[in-house]
Amino acid sequence: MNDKKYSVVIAGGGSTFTPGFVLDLIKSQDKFPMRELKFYDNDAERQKKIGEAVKIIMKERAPQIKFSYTTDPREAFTDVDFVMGSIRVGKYHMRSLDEKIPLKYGVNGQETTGPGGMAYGLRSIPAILQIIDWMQEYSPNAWMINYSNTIAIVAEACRRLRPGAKVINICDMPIDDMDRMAAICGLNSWHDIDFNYYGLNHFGWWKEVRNKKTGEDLMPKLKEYVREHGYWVGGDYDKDTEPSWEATFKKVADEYKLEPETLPNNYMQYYYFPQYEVANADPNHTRTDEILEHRQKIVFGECERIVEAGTAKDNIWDISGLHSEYIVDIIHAIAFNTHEKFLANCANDGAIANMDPDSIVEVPALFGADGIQPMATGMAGRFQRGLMMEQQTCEKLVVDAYVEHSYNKMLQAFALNKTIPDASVAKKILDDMIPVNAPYWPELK
Ligand SMILES: NC(=O)c1ccc[n+]([C@@H]2O[C@H](COP(=O)([O-])OP(=O)(O)OC[C@H]3O[C@@H](n4cnc5c(N)ncnc54)[C@H](O)[C@@H]3O)[C@@H](O)[C@H]2O)c1
Ligand SMILES: O=P(O)(O)OC[C@H]1O[C@H](O[C@H]2[C@H](O)[C@@H](O)[C@@H](O)O[C@@H]2CO)[C@H](O)[C@@H](O)[C@@H]1O
Ligand SMILES: [Mn+2]
Repeated sequence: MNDKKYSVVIAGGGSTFTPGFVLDLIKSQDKFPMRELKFYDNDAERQKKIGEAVKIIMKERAPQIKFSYTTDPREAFTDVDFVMGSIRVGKYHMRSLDEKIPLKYGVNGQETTGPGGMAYGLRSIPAILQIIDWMQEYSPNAWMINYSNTIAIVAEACRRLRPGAKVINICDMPIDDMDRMAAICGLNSWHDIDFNYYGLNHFGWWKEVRNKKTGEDLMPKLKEYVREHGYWVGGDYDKDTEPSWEATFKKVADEYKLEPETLPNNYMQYYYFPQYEVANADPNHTRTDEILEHRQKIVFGECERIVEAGTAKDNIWDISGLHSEYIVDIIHAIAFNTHEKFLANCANDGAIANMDPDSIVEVPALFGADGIQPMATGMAGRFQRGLMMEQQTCEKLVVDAYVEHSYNKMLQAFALNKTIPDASVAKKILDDMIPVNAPYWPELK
């Protein structure tokens, strides 16, 4: 066992997930010992609010780890082993527009799916590429674990524009769904499950779910439950789950009935039932508004309380979330070359036998010091392959639009998408999105 101590920088230090992630890093010092933690953000004021609270947390709980936060890339990315990508380009202001502009035209607005997800993906490309370039310049041996969305589009841009860069694009949704599957089957957590899963990001299916210890096939039990309740578990398990998430997990029951050979990622709701989404949306109060009223308020309120009190005793993050535990597991696997199995968004290269090699897919992979080794998942079903071919073509067209500064390629990405019924509607949405995205998108001609 090496006695190395690691240096981590969180790009997007002002993220609402940062404090929870920091608490999990502190709790994991036995398995992932650290010497330094840094934050980087391009919004000094937002980052300072979290940075000042984390300063107190680190002093009280991990004084052995050097902590700082900065807006200077050289300072941030020098002498680091891991870069955690947690940025939201355009912040919640732009997410709100991603959600509200499509609804003006009777199309669902959502963070990472449909026109909102493609707009967000196009914003994220230059920012993530810049962070990769800084990492390669200042810490050439570092790994970037990126979870800044829209992952599918960011991953395609990484594949095409930074081939060979040490970046792994991840998502915690399948883990959350599998944690629920474990609860449904009376198991402790997703760690007790073995699985075969394939798809794109926020667009996938389970072919197999087994009890990791006994090998028992859990699919029959899960299908019987999911048919009625989706992934909603209720009771203590769901006591803190927000209403919009409750509706999402319950909706999986309808998604499952459409294709009952597999179990769906909950995000399929946006592609199977776009009319349901629009009918149940409030164009004046979307998911972003819920977050500003809830998660953002709680996180920044708690940071303020800690700074005023001068201590982080009994803070809200002591019950950490799945989101950060998963990421700590992943950086531990890479640092200690454990070759544990997680999920990655990567070039297909045969992982899904009947998808193109250069498709970006989300599949199980072994994570180690050499990065990821995607696992073979077999053939996609006819239904799933049809859906994936359309969706991944949209994602590739967005990267084409970025590379070529092409209005038409972006319009084609919108017009092809399952969530947009008509090319004339696609054009209206795109034309409304262009001016508000001017600070982030390339000029599309
Ligand atoms: N991959 C997943 O499954 C998963 C899960 C949860 C969240 N996320 C993603 O994680 C990110 C953070 O989520 P959040 O809700 O905490 O975000 P947030 O809006 O609370 O914070 C994002 C931070 O990024 C900063 N930022 C924006 N552009 C930047 C740039 N170019 N350089 C440096 N910093 C920049 C902002 O100033 C802000 O402080 C989002 O992209 C979100 O979609 C992904
Ligand atoms: O609407 P949000 O910002 O609350 O969530 C959007 C994100 O949803 C997924 O991440 C969930 C995660 O699956 C769950 O376990 C928990 O950690 O909360 C996360 C954020 O709510 C999805 O995977 C992300 O890509 C989305 O950004
Ligand atoms: Mn995700």
